[in-house]
Amino acid sequence: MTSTIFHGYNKKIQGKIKVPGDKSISHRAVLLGSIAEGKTKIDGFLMGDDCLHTMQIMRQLGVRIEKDGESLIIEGNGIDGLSEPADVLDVGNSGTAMRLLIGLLSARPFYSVLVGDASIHQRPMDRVVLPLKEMGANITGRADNRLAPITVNGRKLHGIEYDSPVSSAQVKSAILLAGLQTEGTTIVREPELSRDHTERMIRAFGGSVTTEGMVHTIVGPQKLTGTHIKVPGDISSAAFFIAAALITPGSHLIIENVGVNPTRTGILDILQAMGADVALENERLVNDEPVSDIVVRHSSLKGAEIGGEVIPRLIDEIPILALIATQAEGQTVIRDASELKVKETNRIVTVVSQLRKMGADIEETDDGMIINGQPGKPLKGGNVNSFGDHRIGMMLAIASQAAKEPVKVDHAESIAVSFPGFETLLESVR
Ligand SMILES: O=C(O)C1=C[C@@H](OP(=O)(O)O)[C@@H](O)[C@H](O)C1
Ligand SMILES: C=C(OP(=O)(O)O)C(=O)O
Repeated sequence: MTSTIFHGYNKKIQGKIKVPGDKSISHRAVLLGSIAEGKTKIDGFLMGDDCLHTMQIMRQLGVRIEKDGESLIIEGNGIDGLSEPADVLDVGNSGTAMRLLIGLLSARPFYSVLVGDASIHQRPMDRVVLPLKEMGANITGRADNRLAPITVNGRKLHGIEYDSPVSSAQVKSAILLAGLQTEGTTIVREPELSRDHTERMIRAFGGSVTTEGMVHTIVGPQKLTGTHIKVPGDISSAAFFIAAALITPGSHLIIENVGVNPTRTGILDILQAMGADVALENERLVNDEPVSDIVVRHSSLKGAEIGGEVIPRLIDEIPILALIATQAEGQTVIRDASELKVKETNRIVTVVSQLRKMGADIEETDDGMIINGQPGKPLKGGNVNSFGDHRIGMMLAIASQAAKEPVKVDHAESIAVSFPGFETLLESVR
C-alpha cells in the first residue's frame, strides 16, 4: 500500500494544463480498433491502469497493438481476426473493460474467462449477463452468474429488444457490441440517457447505430473500418482540478482539450447552478465528440439539489461534488444515486465516512447524501483512506486544499487507474 501526504491549504491553483485522455473513449477506441479492418491510430490514449488492461486483453485475443511515440497503432483484422486466448483475461479494476468485453466476446466462437481484482469480483455482472443470455449467449459466473470470474462460451446470437432497468453505458455498450455481430435488429432502451461514446465511435469507424430519445438500435452484422481517433482529455479527471480551483481563493485555471459531450457535462451544469465561474472556450468537434477548453476561477458557491436525469451525466463526479458542497453556502442534497453503491467501492459510504473524518457535515441517505456546507471553516487533516478507489483518492487529495493540516491518503496508488501523473500535475498548479 502507498500512502501519500497532500498539503495544500489555501494554495491557489493557477496555470494552463491538460489532463490525460478520456477513459471511456480510450477503452472504446482500443476495442473497436481491434475489431475493425485495417489500421487504427489512437492519439491521446489514456495510459492508465484500466485502459492498459483492455489493451493487454486485446493483444491476448491476437490483435497487434504497438506504441508509436505518443500514439497507439492497431493492425485490425476485423472481428474474425480475434482468436481464443491461451489464458484468463484480467481486467484489473475496470468495470468498463469487464462488461464491454463480456458483450463483445459473447458472440465470438471461442472460450474466454474474465477475471479482475477484489473490487471487480464484488461488482454486479448480471446486468450484462441477463440481456446477453436473452440474445442466446452462454455465460456463467460465480453466485448464480452474477459475479466474476465470468466464463463466456461464445456463439451465434439473435437480436433482442431490451428495456434496461439502469441507465448504464456499460450495459448499453455490451448489448450494442453483441448486436454489432448479430444478424438482425437489436434495440436497447434506457431510463435516462447514459454516456453515448460507443454509439458515436461505432459511427466514427464507419458503422451505424441510431438513437431516438432513449432508444438505441443497431442492425448487424456490421463491418468496421480502421480510422484515426483523437481522444480528448477526460472531464471526469478535469473535475478534480476544476474543484481545486473553485474552492481555493485567488485561483484561475485553464484546462485545455477536454471532452464536453453533453452526456458527460452534468458536473458543469450543476456547478453553474451553484454559482461557479466555469466557462467553455474554443468549442469544436473531434471524431463526432464535442471538445473544449475549460476556464475556471475561484467562486463563492451555494448548495444545490442534484437528482434525476443529470445523475448518469455526472455519476463519477459525485465524490468530488460532495467535497465542493462542503465549501458551499447552504445544503446540497444528492438523490437517485444508488448506482454509487456498485462502483469501485460503495461511494456513498466511502465519501461520507472519509469527509466526515475530515470534519464535514455530511450524512448518508438511501440513494445519495446530504451535505451542509461550511464555507470558511477549514476541514481537518489527518489519515484518510481511498479504500483502493481512484476517485475517492483524488477527492481526498483535493480536500487538502481546504484542510489546515496535511492529509495522508492511504492506497493512493489507486489514482493511477484513471489519472497517471495526478500528483505531479497538482503540484505544478499549486
Ligand atoms: O461506459 C463507461 O465507460 C462508463 C460508464 C459508467 O458506468 P455505468 O455504465 O455502470 O453507469 C461510469 O461510471 C464508468 O466510469 C465508465
Ligand atoms: C466507475 C468507474 O469505472 P469502471 O466502472 O470502469 O470501473 C470510474 O471510473 O469511476
